Amino acid sequence: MTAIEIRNLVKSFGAVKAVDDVTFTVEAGSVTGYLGPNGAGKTTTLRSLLSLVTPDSGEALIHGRRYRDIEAPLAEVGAVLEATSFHPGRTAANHLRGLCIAGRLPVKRAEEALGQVGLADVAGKRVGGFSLGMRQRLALAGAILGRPRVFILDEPANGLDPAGIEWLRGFLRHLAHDQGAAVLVSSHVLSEVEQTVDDVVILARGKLVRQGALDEIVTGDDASVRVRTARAPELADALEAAGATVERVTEDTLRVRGLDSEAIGQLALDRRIVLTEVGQERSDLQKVFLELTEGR
Ligand SMILES: Nc1ncnc2c1ncn2[C@@H]1O[C@H](COP(=O)(O)OP(=O)(O)OP(=O)(O)O)[C@@H](O)[C@H]1O
Repeated sequence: MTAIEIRNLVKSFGAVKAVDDVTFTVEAGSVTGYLGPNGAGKTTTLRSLLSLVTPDSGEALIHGRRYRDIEAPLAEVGAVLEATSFHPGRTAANHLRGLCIAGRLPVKRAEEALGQVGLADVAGKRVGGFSLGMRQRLALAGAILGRPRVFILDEPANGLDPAGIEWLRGFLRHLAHDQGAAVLVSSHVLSEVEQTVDDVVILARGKLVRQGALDEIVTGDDASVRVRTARAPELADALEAAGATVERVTEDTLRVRGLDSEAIGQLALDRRIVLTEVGQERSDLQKVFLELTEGR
């Protein structure tokens, strides 16, 4: 089911076209990475989705409606924007209780949410003393209070240490894959999200550069297979004769393009060549990301 729909969205700030005719959808049960360098227009898109920015033209819809037309937004959409501000003198639990009351949710959800984001131990501590990573977790706790099915998260990995990023990865995948939520998560650091997302939408200078399943984008035409065998020269000749392009990586390792793992395995079997390793090589994601966004 389509949970989020961005259709021909355009938004300018003076002479800057922050978002320039962007169209994509996010389906329930999947995590979509919204990627692009700083200033690409990611935040403007997400703010449009949350009715914080009025588009010049086009639409940004959640379950077919504008955010501002949703009656119980906390129960439908969980949002974390960059630089979410908190009252420094308030405790984490009180901050969330306030959100529950404002959103007409049971107050006990505050404790539940703190537990889910790993902040139960500091529920009674003032937010003013929280690290950036703890604030990010608290913002996420606020987003899950209403048990929504759609999440819109702007750079949620900012300020998290590697353990925090690992935790976030599991958390977002759980929301999407176990609970069926649609998760749209922005980042300008591809490596932060590459192990989390199912689909990617890449933006550069306001324009959509590429979109699709992560696996398709990272393999594409350039897909290669790494093969290890003690009889590398013999296998290389056979692969080339079968039409593959073969690169000798080390004495016993080949990088093969133009044949998939199965075909390579069959060819080796026919010649009784033992393969000690066969693996699909992903092209370097960061490289793909840079190539797609550079010079645009
Ligand atoms: N309120 C505003 N007033 C003027 N210009 C703005 C405003 N908001 C965004 N812009 C400009 O629009 C462009 C896109 O900004 P946006 O914040 O959407 O990008 P981003 O991809 O989220 O980048 P970042 O990763 O740095 O947050 C930038 O050139 C930015 O300076």
